[in-house]
Amino acid sequence: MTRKNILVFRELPDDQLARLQAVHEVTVADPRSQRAAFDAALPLAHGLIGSSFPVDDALLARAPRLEVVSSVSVGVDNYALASLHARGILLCHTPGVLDETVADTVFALLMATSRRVVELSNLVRDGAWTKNIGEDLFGFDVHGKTLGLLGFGRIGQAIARRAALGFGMPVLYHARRPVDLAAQAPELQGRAVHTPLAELLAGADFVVAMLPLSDSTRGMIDASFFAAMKPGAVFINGGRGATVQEDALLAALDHGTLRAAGLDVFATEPLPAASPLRTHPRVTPLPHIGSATHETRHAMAELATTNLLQALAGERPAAVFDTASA
Ligand SMILES: NC(=O)c1ccc[n+]([C@@H]2O[C@H](COP(=O)([O-])OP(=O)(O)OC[C@H]3O[C@@H](n4cnc5c(N)ncnc54)[C@H](O)[C@@H]3O)[C@@H](O)[C@H]2O)c1
Ligand SMILES: O=C(O)[C@H](O)CO
Repeated sequence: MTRKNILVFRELPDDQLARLQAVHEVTVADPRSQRAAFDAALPLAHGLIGSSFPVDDALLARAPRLEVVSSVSVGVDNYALASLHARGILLCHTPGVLDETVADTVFALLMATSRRVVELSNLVRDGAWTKNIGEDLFGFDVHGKTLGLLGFGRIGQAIARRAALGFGMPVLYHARRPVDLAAQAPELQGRAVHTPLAELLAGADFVVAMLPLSDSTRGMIDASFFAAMKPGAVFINGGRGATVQEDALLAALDHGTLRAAGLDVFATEPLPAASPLRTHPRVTPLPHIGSATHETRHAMAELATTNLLQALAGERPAAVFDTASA
């Protein structure tokens, strides 16, 4: 087979890099820190692999040989989908291998916000645990409370399983269409119910957003959304930051009835130093670590590498994103 040119735009683990190097010519160049090397390799590249960098129209226009882009992520909002489709470039991603890990992270945020884990741990570290804590520092139960899920795909369902089966939580979900639970998730039958958004927001003690970023979800979590939430409810975002209007979130915390927010994702990442979300006392911010465990990041890199090798060999890759559907 002819050796093709691969441009790795974000570091891959050595074993995955070796799989690529065994078959193809590989250049590793991060456009954020090695711009000149990246720019030199791009026009020759048949395949791109990496994540967390915008692969936009301008970049694609400089890559006339490109056949495939393999993202080390499940989310594809960094990619110019229409342009990829128009140019006949395949887009691959990493669905499925990160579901359980991201669901764990979301649950960490549920527990941290409701039981005030970070705040009370800091109290101990600061030497302020000088007497038994009083009611003013009590938290709220998670078990038995109602969970409202926006997005009920692979990860949403992994969160629902934890909530329903582990914490006895009734689950209400809102998605583009109802899921056939008998066929796809029998363990959630009778435990998770497709619910109109207004009813979900009025009934849920925790609202978890696990949505992709698209034209239909950008900014959809707005002031009217927060106003419709049950007083005292908690908001968690594990999907994408730009689905939330962050000013509206802050207003709901400061002037509305939102109890707390747990956020793994932000409209701008890394979170700007001036963002009030960084230090708000009732916000638990995380630096986009949903899938960031050794095991899962390796599984993502492995799947992305397999996708790329299959595509360049003319085979149908394991996980192709349908750019025509976007
Ligand atoms: N925080 C992290 O590190 C992290 C990790 C992985 C994924 N994510 C994000 O989570 C997203 C979801 O991943 P997934 O694998 O579960 O995707 P998925 O495609 O399996 O599920 C997406 C769900 O969102 C619903 N949805 C889409 N648009 C909607 C709309 N306008 N209104 C209501 N529902 C809508 C779909 O119906 C589906 O239920 C990814 O696209 C990514 O952006 C974040
Ligand atoms: O979409 C994903 O896979 C995560 O957000 C990591 O980028």
